[in-house]
Amino acid sequence: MSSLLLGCIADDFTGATDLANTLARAGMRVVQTIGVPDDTSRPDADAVVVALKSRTAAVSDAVAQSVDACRWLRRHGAGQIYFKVCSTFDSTPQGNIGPVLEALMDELACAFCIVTPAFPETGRTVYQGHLFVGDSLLNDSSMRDHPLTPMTDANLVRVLERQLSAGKGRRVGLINLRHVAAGAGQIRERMAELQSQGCSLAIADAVTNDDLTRLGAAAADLPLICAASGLAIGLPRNWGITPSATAALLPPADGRRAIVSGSCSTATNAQVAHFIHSGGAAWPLDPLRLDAGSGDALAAQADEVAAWAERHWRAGPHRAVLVYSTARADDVQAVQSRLGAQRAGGLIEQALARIACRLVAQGARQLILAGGETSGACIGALNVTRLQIGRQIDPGVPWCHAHSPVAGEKGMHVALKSGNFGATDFFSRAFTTLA
Ligand SMILES: Nc1ncnc2c1ncn2[C@@H]1O[C@H](COP(=O)(O)OP(=O)(O)OP(=O)(O)O)[C@@H](O)[C@H]1O
Ligand SMILES: O=C(O)[C@@H](O)C(=O)CO
Repeated sequence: MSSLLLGCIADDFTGATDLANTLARAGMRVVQTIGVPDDTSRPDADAVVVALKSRTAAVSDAVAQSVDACRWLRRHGAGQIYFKVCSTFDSTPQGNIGPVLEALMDELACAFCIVTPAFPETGRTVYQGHLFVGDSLLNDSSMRDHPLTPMTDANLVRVLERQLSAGKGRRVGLINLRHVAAGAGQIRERMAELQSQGCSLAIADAVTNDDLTRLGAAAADLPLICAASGLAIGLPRNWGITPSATAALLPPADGRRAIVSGSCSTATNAQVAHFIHSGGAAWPLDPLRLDAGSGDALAAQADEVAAWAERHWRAGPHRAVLVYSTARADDVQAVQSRLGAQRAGGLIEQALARIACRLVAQGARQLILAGGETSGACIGALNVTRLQIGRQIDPGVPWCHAHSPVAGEKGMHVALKSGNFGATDFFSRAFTTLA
């Protein structure tokens, strides 16, 4: 078994499959693990993506999980560590991007790290250190209303600097598009210049895949990089790896079809609406009913959903059922003002995870999970430990194959859809791409 080339730590599960998808398309043999694997199960792969649920965890927990993953990856030979964050830089003033990055830099004795959430294929570009989502600055996009990590500043130099520990004295610089467009040599020179000016981190501009390819080449010798999945486009070439078509073969799919959605992003809201308007069977979860104070309220909703899904599947075995808490900003705020944002998020994730397990127990073997936190909760409840990455449905979202004690011997197909990813018809079209 050859040793690992690239070790990746993703701060949520949808982000992890997004990165694994990009690396696989660029020709790497990739395995995604759920959490840090034990030492006896080291996959034979060029890259391992360790999926954590650390994006909205307490800072100390996120740091501990990430350092643990880093140590495991290094023990298995990874010469470079890739900290995968969201392409909309989802975080709070406390973190967790800054504190995790600093802990990883300390762990790796890393003097300089580049940071870029650019992912042009999905409309995320960085210019003069400012993050754009499509045509809008991050703070003018729907990310300003995110239930857990509202993003109100598009200036990433400022956002990241705010998250760094005052005691460590690290500063953040900018590698602007002029340097990036001039090629890998110029980017390296700019990195050296920033370092001589006392910066140990730099936001890197990128508006095209070519920019990311140049950045990837320039980053070949860095022990640590921090990015959304875009930077992965150019990295495999650093090891002489070129794109391959065979990376995406999964076992044939069968079984019932289900979608569980806890994402409240604009894209997911549109996908849910499209699915319903096209006549899809949809069950809206009522968050306020979950607050009855005991597991009974949750169990009662799970029973109702199970009976409802069974009726629909019996009526049409190929029909997909959708269970969703997806809601628009006003409704999310109404729920949060009653339950508190964290408590609402936790209760809903727990409920959707329980429902996902019920649906799989009833024969769902093609499952779409929408939302990073939601996916984390559901995949955790299904006791999945590893994902095999298959064909891309839409940019950043591949079908995967997974084993779960709930799914039986042949396992199941699962797609973890990042909140903001996927075309409007994603929920209906995804299944046809698997058939
Ligand atoms: N109706 C609702 N009211 C309040 N909170 C909700 C509601 N529906 C879902 N949530 C919570 O909002 C959070 C959504 O986060 P999640 O990561 O699942 O989606 P996302 O942020 O859109 O996806 P991604 O992280 O992939 O971009 C979860 O904690 C979820 O439980
Ligand atoms: O980078 C992205 O936007 C996604 O992979 C993600 O992290 C969503 O949670």
